[in-house]
Amino acid sequence: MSDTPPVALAIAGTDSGGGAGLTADVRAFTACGVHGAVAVAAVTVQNSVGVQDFHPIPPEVVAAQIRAVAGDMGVDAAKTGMLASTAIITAVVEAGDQVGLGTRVPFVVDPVAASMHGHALLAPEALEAVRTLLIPRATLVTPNLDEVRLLVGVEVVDDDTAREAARALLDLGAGAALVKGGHLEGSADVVDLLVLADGTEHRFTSPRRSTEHTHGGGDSLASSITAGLARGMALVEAVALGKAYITRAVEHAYPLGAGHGPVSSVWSVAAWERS
Ligand SMILES: Nc1ncnc2c1ncn2[C@@H]1O[C@H](COP(=O)(O)OP(=O)(O)OP(=O)(O)O)[C@@H](O)[C@H]1O
Ligand SMILES: Cc1ncc(COP(=O)(O)O)c(N)n1
Repeated sequence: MSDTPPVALAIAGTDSGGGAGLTADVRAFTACGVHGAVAVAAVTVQNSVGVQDFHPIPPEVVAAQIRAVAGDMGVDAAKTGMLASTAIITAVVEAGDQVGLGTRVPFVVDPVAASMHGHALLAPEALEAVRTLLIPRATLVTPNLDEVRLLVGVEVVDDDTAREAARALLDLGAGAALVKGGHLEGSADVVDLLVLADGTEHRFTSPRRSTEHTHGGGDSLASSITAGLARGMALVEAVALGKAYITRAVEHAYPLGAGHGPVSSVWSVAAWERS
């Protein structure tokens, strides 16, 4: 029997500090049982205290990476993270359409706009391309509360406003919306609300951990969901897998550097030594 796992593709930026972006994506893919392929959209100069600089990759090179992976090994599911500019989003959508992202291949859009330190990772004028080009192709869109505000102008403060935000994202054409509650300080639990296109709702709840080390949390959640989809899971099952993975990853998050440490998959990788 072949050991070849399903293939998931991350289209996103690098983080030189190894906390977020493609490093978090590939860790989540491995921890969740799929092969991780990458299309690098931008290189960031980044560490635990912030993003010092970033360099977008030429759009045609981003598109070529997507086609190279899909044309050879095939892609079972894909996700986007930091895409930096309208030109890169346009190239991703063109290549994505050619290889079936969002049609034959489940496509998770994590509309990354800024790092957790507040440094911009997307040109402000590119928000319109996220709304009109990316989200309509998304099987699932996974914004945090800041991205919700930027994309649909809803201030999420409770369940009702989270539902309103999810519906506004569905109105933009997403197949489903997961409104993440990590930034809703003051609540004992962290609730992520999933709303499907038919209006069905699912709440994913975990105890809020008291930690500042959640760097890469959003990327890790979107990537673990993508891994579930690549494995053939239905969307609700894949989101449950992602929530289980991120909950363990936040539990095991570690301090690193002077700022925000990363959520962890190291605990799961070390398991092979004990088996
Ligand atoms: N303090 C916490 N304790 C437990 N889970 C958390 C905590 N903070 C975030 N999470 C979970 O981590 C995931 C990411 O949520 P969040 O709303 O922080 O997104 P994000 O801003 O994109 O992430 P980040 O900026 O940390 O990469 C969600 O599933 C959320 O429930
Ligand atoms: C390349 C890249 N992609 C995504 C994030 C968001 O992650 P976070 O919100 O944890 O800073 C980041 N900081 N860098």
